[in-house]
Amino acid sequence: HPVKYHLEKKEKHTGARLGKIETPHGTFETPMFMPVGTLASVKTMAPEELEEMGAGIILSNTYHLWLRPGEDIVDEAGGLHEFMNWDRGILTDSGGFQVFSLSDMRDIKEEGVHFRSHLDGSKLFLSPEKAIQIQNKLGSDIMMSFDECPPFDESYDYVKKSVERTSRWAERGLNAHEKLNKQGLFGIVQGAGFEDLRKQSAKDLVSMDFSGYSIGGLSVGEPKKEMYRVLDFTTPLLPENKPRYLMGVGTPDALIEGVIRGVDMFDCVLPTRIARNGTTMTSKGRVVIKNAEYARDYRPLDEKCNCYTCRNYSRAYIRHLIKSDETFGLRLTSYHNLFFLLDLMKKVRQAIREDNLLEFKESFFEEYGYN
Ligand SMILES: CC#C[C@H]1NC(N)=Nc2cc3[nH]c(NC)nc3cc21
Ligand SMILES: [Zn+2]
Repeated sequence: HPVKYHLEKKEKHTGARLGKIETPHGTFETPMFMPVGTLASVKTMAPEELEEMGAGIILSNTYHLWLRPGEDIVDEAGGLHEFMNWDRGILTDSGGFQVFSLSDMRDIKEEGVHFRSHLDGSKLFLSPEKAIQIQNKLGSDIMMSFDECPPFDESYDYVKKSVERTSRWAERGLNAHEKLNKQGLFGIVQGAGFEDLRKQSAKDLVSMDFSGYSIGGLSVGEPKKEMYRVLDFTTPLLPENKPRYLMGVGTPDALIEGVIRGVDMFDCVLPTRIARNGTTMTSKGRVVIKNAEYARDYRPLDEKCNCYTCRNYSRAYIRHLIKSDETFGLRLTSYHNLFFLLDLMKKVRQAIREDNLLEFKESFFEEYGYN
C-alpha cells in the first residue's frame, strides 16, 4: 500500500491513538484535521498559508471537479497537486455523498447512479468504476470508494440492502483501482445506526484489505449522542494498523469525542464556511464578530491564539471588514478558524503523548463553554 499508517502510541485511558500516515506527498501526524478544498481551493486560502498553519492533507471532491472543470483538464494540467500548486497530501471524496446530497437523485441501479447535475440539470451517471477512474485522473493520494449514502433515518431493510450494495460497489472499485494505479484507496463503512449492519459492512470491507477505512453515514443531521454511540461500536471493528477517517466532522467537541473513540482523520467545511459570515471559534467559545459588542474591542479574536490574524489584527478591525464586505475580512476569519482546529489537533496529539486526553477534554470543554 502506498498509503501506510504507523500506530505510534495508544492513549492509556481512551481509544485514542497517536500515529503517522505516509502518503506519496509526505508523512503526516494523526489524529489530524483536513481542511476542505472542494473545488481545488480551500476557500480564500493560499497553499503557502495552509502549509504555514500546519495543514498536511486537504480534501477535494470528485463530484464537483468532474462537473467543473472536468477531470481531463486537471489531468492535462498534471493532476490536482500541480493544478492547485499544493505539494502535500490530497484526499478526494468519491462523489457518493455529493450525488445524494447535492443533486435531485434519479435512480440507483446495480451498475451505478443516474442523476441530474446540480449545476445545469444535465443527465449524469456515476459508477464505482467511473468514480475510481476520475480520482485516478485527479491524482489524489487517498481515494474513496463509491458508496451509496442512505439518509440516517432510513428503515433497517433499506439500510441492509444499501450496505450490501455498497460492499459490492467497494469490491468493483477496488478491482478497477488495481488496474489503474496503486494510490491509497479507502473503503467506507455504512450501516446508519444499526450495530449489526455496521458489523456486516466493516467485515465485508476489512476482508478486501483497503489502505484505510472511512466511517460514513454520520454527521448527516443525527444527534451528536447518536454519532458517538455508533462510533463506540464501529471503530473497534476496524483494524488497528489502518487509519480511520470520520467523514464530515467537525466541531471542536466532536473532533475530541471522535479521537477518544479511536478516529484518526477528520474533515469539515465548518471552519471556512462559518468564517464567511464572520463566525469564529476561540478558546472561549464562538465569537460572532459582527456583534456590536466588538465595535470598540481592540483585542485579538483569541488572546491565546498565535495565528497570523490574532498576532496582527483586532476584533474591531475584523468586524469593520466583515460589516463592510471587505474580502480581506473573510481571509482573516478563515485563516484563524482553520488554524484554531489544526492547533486543537496538535494539542490533542500532545495530550495523547501525555496520557491526559480526558483532562484536556474537560478543561477545553469548560473554557469553550460546552456544557
Ligand atoms: C451516508 C454517507 C456517507 C459518506 N460517504 C461519502 N462518500 N462521503 C461522505 C461525506 C460526508 N460529509 C458528512 N457531513 C458533512 N457526512 C458524510 C458522509 C459521507
Ligand atoms: Zn487566531
